[in-house]
Amino acid sequence: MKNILGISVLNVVSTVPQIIISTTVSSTVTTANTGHNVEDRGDLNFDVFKDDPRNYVLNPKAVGAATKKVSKAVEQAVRDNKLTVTLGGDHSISIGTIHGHARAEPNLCLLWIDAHADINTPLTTPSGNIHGTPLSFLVNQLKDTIPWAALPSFDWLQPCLNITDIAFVGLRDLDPGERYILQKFNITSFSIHEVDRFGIHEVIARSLEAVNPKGDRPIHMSFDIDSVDPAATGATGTPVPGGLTFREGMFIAEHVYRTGLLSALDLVEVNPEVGSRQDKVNTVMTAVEVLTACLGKKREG
Ligand SMILES: N[C@](CCCC[B-](O)(O)O)(CCN1CCCCC1)C(=O)O
Ligand SMILES: [Mn+2]
Ligand SMILES: [Mn+2]
Ligand SMILES: [Mn+2]
Repeated sequence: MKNILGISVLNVVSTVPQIIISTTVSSTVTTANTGHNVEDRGDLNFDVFKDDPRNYVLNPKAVGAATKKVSKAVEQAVRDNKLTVTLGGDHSISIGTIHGHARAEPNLCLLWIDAHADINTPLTTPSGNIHGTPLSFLVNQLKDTIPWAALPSFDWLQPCLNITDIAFVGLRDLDPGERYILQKFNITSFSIHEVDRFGIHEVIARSLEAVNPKGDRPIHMSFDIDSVDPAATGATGTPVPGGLTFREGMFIAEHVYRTGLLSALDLVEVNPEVGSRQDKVNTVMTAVEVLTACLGKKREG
């Protein structure tokens, strides 16, 4: 297990509230006697400017510039041989976190914990929101589906994942284009139906068996807080009923920690600008508990 490094806050979308979360999280992790020396690498600040009107996707310039910055920061942190925790922010930041991680650890495998697959291409996305497309920018097999010439702000990005490197857990809201891609490439995916059918232990064990059969690959876990049921995560932008229970989210985190192979973690889509005050408290608490479980904190009282 790598030392724990840093909690870098990535504000692709919001400003002050995100910092409150990161401060909460960094102090919690530091004081949660997880036995790690946590180095908070601070916030990544981005120019948020009026972007072009929708050009296949929305805000391509702002998100392209931001994710380039994220990639550099994560690559450096991983090269410093640290487990790198990145707090979002939008799931679009994972274009940067996974790209940066892969530059330092090309043999990584990916667990995508999410109500959504986030694998729309710029041509299949129904909303144009990049948070629903990050994986299409990263996967070799989808390289030719990206209109790269029309998106110059992503000219720094090279696809770095094989479709077989990915396992999805928690899916329950797919768009037609995503369903086609998952089926065409037979991507490892466990929807909420499979979680109910097999149980969370079997699901995460089969996911790891699929992407890391020899147990020798660094793990990137991209944990979208909306994978957990909205009852515990009301402060998020795209809630979908019938999600993972809090305990199932915790089990995933504990199980991945026990592999000793967790190399980078994204914790994204906590949005304190939506939901009631209680929703915000619940969502931040869920995020903090999942994070500390990923870092070794045990639910043993
Ligand atoms: N697939 C969606 C949602 C993406 C969520 C991003 B995540 O996982 O980071 O939170 C949903 C599009 N959907 C289309 C039909 C009407 C409702 C929204 C999209 O906008 O692409
Ligand atoms: Mn989002
Ligand atoms: Mn997501
Ligand atoms: Mn989601």
